[in-house]
Amino acid sequence: MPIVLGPNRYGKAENRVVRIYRDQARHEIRDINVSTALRGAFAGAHLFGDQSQVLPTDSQKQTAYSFAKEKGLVTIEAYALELGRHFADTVEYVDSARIEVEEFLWQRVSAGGIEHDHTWVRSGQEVRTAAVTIEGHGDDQSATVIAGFKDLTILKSTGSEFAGFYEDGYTLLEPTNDRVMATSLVAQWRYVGTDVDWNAAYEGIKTILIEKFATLHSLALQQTLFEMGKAALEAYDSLAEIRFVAPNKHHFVYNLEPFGVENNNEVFNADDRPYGLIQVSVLRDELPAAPAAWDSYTGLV
Ligand SMILES: O=c1[nH]c(=O)c2[nH]c(=O)[nH]c2[nH]1
Repeated sequence: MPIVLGPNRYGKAENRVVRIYRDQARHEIRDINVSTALRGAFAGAHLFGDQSQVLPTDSQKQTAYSFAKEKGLVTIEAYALELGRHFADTVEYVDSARIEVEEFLWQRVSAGGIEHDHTWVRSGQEVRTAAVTIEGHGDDQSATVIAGFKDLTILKSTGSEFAGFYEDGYTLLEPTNDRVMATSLVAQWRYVGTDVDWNAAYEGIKTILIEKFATLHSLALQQTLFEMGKAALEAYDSLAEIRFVAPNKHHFVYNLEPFGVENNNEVFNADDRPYGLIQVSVLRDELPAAPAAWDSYTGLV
């Protein structure tokens, strides 16, 4: 049976690019981790060690840094589109380019009650992400943008139940009508097209997701996630699909009975593992799926 080369891609992973805008006294900072990956006519490199069609990963790295100045780094979505289109349009042997970005957020400090011009503390709330896939050339070219965040830790201390579940011979869990619900949320959404106000959409979608988590009386994390996704899709026509990965960060009521102390959902053990892991996709039924857009290169976004 012949042995053949299968799907392959290559690029420079995790370029840590920091861009400071310093044209005015009040500086701006963008802090990203960007990865590039190219697919195309690269069989020769694998089969014969022929590099004549291989743009070095080092060149991809240099482009990522240079584009932070040449094209700007205002939003990670626009920057990733610039980079991806550049590789697909100008590098002869490239059929498709994938750009994945994590953005580390910074919050301006205040000094003497005034926001400081050029000092920040790292903002711990979430890591913003984007993954752009460019396929083809010229009029046949397609661009797909997935944006989102990860590591958004969110907790509600009531307004959450888990009861009425299927039970078998191994079920010990007691149903509850009042529990703590917490997760460290990964949310990624796929846009229809690229004509989007990236920052406004990001902030708007994130706000909707958080508000729904807070206000929905939850019967399960699964239901909460579905309703969060539905609310975002209802509010934003530009969204085709949203996917969540949500570890259920269990908070178990701690047994204080041995000490004669009453515990009415007041003291918990925040268990770190194991955790329930809920993965949900919410989408517009009529739109075509885009499996390539979800084919992660680094696994970071
Ligand atoms: O929201 C939940 N969904 C589950 O599927 C589940 N399973 C479990 O033990 N606790 C929970 N909570």
